[in-house]
Amino acid sequence: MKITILAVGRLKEKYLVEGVKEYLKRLNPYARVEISEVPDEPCPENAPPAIEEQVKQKEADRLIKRLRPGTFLIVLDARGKMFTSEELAGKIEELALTGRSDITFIIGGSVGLATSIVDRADLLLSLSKLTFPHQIVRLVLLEQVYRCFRIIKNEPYHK
Ligand SMILES: C[S@@+](CC[C@H](N)C(=O)[O-])C[C@H]1O[C@@H](n2cnc3c(N)ncnc32)[C@H](O)[C@@H]1O
Repeated sequence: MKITILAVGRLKEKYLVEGVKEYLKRLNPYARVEISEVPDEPCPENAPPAIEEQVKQKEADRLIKRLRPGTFLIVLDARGKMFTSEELAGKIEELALTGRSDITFIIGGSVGLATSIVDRADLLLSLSKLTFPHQIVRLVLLEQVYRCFRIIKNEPYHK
């Protein structure tokens, strides 16, 4: 299975870089997991909604260029559908069994994602109703994907 985490902005905090590295290593036996980053667009603090929309659209254009045809697109958004880890594992397994073994997860930048990205999603995934910083979302998502593979393989992992 090929999994791409397509994210707006660079991971800067050292503790998150280390965490991401650790989960990429743990995921190695289960899937080919790749992180693909597109540059974030500078956005002034307290920018009016019209400027934020422009920022999101520029970022969306960069994201769309990176999408592989046929990839199953899971867009991370707090307003999306919530899953238990077992349900998410079931979804990943179902995709693998039906030949959809190329999955892309998109994580937005600090102003979020344009509707042009949200509308393309095959699945809009919420990790919680809470809003998290995008850098933390990357680590939490990787941990959950790892947890999913442990569940799929029926291997022990902390419950
Ligand atoms: C700081 S958030 C953006 C907040 C922005 N105001 C919005 O409404 O989307 C950055 C990105 O992290 C991801 N994100 C943050 N919280 C999330 C959650 N609870 N579930 C899923 N994704 C989340 C989304 O991809 C979001 O675009």
